[in-house]
Amino acid sequence: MWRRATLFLRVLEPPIHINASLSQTFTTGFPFHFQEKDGICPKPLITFVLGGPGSGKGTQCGKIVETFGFKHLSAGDLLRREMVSDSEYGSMIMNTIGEGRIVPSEVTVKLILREMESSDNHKFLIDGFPRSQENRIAFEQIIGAEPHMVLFFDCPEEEMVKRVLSRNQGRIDDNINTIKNRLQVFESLNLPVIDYYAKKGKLYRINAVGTVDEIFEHVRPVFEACEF
Ligand SMILES: Nc1ncnc2c1ncn2[C@@H]1O[C@H](COP(=O)(O)OP(=O)(O)OP(=O)(O)O)[C@@H](O)[C@H]1O
Ligand SMILES: O=c1ccn([C@@H]2O[C@H](COP(=O)(O)O)[C@@H](O)[C@H]2O)c(=O)[nH]1
Ligand SMILES: [Mg+2]
Repeated sequence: MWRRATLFLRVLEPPIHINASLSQTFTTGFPFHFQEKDGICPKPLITFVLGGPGSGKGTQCGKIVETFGFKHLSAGDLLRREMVSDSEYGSMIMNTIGEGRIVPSEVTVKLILREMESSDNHKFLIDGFPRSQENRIAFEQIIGAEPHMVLFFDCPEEEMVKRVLSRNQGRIDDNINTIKNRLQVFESLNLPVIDYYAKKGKLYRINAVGTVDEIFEHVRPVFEACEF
């Protein structure tokens, strides 16, 4: 697994050095304007974090942020925030999440893009996205970038259901009926995305059974093997 990470390093591109006076108008070659830091405009380093509902993506992202200094963007959290704002999409998002379906790609990608553009960090952990091949293609087209690597938290269904039902955060989708739909959507639409990245050699499968700290010990070396 570590050898794969080393090989993978070869495709990481170096940061772009730019003239400070151009910083207001310069774009990285991506469709979005990326914030310059100390005269350097680094290319975004994107990690997608995938796994079924309750597999522990958010929990592990918290630990990755603490240890490796990434900016954590949970697509679900962004959608929930948009849902309770005055957004024109609010009721559509609420109905879609309540039924465990997938929100249209343009809406989710727009929210992710907004966060990326306003961040002064260039290392992004995008949690719970892309949910489908259609999501993935929309991200590539709108953001104009691909992930450097993809983590997949592999967890048995019974464990995921148990974790979601004991989460107690008041989420409208943490009930047994919606969980059944979310699991079905995960299998039919999200697994093909995971397969896609496995075929591209970008996927790191993590056994998501065990304590939070035990699981993080499987995650840590994946990031340690990357020099960023
Ligand atoms: N290794 C673990 N063992 C037991 N419980 C865990 C573990 N990791 C996370 N949890 C708990 O399980 C619940 C789900 O975890 P988390 O929210 O991180 O999952 P998620 O993959 O982000 O889920 P979702 O896709 O629904 O957002 C939380 O209450 C969390 O505290
Ligand atoms: O890219 C995404 C991410 C999420 N959703 C919807 O939100 C819920 C909850 O997502 P979590 O990642 O579990 O927080 C998910 O079931 C979808 O309904 C989405 O549509 N697109
Ligand atoms: Mg989550």
